[in-house]
Amino acid sequence: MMAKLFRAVIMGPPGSGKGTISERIAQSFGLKHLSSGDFLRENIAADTEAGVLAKTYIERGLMVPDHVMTRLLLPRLEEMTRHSWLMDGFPCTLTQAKALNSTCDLDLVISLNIPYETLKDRLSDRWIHPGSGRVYNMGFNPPRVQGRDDLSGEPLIQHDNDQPEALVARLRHYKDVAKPVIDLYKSKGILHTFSGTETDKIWPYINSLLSTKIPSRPETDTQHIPLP
Ligand SMILES: Nc1nc2c(ncn2[C@@H]2O[C@H](COP(=O)(O)OP(=O)(O)O)[C@@H](O)[C@H]2O)c(=O)[nH]1
Ligand SMILES: Nc1ccn([C@@H]2O[C@H](COP(=O)(O)OP(=O)(O)O)[C@@H](O)[C@H]2O)c(=O)n1
Repeated sequence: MMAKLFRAVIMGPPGSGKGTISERIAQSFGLKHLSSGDFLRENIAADTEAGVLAKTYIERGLMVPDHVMTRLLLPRLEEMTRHSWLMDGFPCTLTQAKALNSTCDLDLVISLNIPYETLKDRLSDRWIHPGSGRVYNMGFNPPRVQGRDDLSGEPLIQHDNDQPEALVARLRHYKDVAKPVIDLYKSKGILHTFSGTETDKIWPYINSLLSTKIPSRPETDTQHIPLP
């Protein structure tokens, strides 16, 4: 077991590398990676009440309302009393941040600040394995076999709302809703912002920041624990 549980959030616009960096953090530091996008997709696939509702928003490139997100995610976080975790993509709004605040104390928030042109290029080339949420990019981390997931061999898909037409509105909306969340975490002294155009250049800074925050652990704690 880790000496102290560690709770972190990673924020950033669509395509900023939250999922990619979260996977690296999970591998290197043994935190559980909790992806709000994956939770949503699991609920959509399972046809839960929240999933059916969320689908109607995501299909139109819109944010899922706060009460749906909090109802979905907070119970999952409350179950995680014995694990250190990194939440990716939640909270997105001030209402979500306040709800999270009443559930747990965060140790750290990572905010990714990536130029628009970079986001646009990455997302138009993003391919996803819907079953697992594994993400590929035809330039950055292509699958071994074109159009197929490395582990399952199943087909990869693209999301309609990753295409440039939908992206401008998504980014504008992200900026509006994220600003007060960023201000909140800044005022708490837990916000760390990383800017750049390449994940591989940002990663060493995040890695060294986390090395100072997360106590060293026995070998057994370094493995990535898959979600239940
Ligand atoms: N070209 C390039 N693509 C990247 C880089 N970092 C991540 N990506 C890709 O960009 C896309 C968006 O990254 P993702 O981690 O899904 O971002 P998220 O939407 O913030 O979770 C994916 O296709 C990644 O494989 C990078 O440094 N360069
Ligand atoms: N806190 C959140 C997280 C995701 N979502 C929705 O879920 C979709 C997929 O989430 P994601 O984390 O995979 O999205 P990206 O930032 O990777 O594009 C987003 O495009 C939003 O429509 C949301 O409404 N609120």
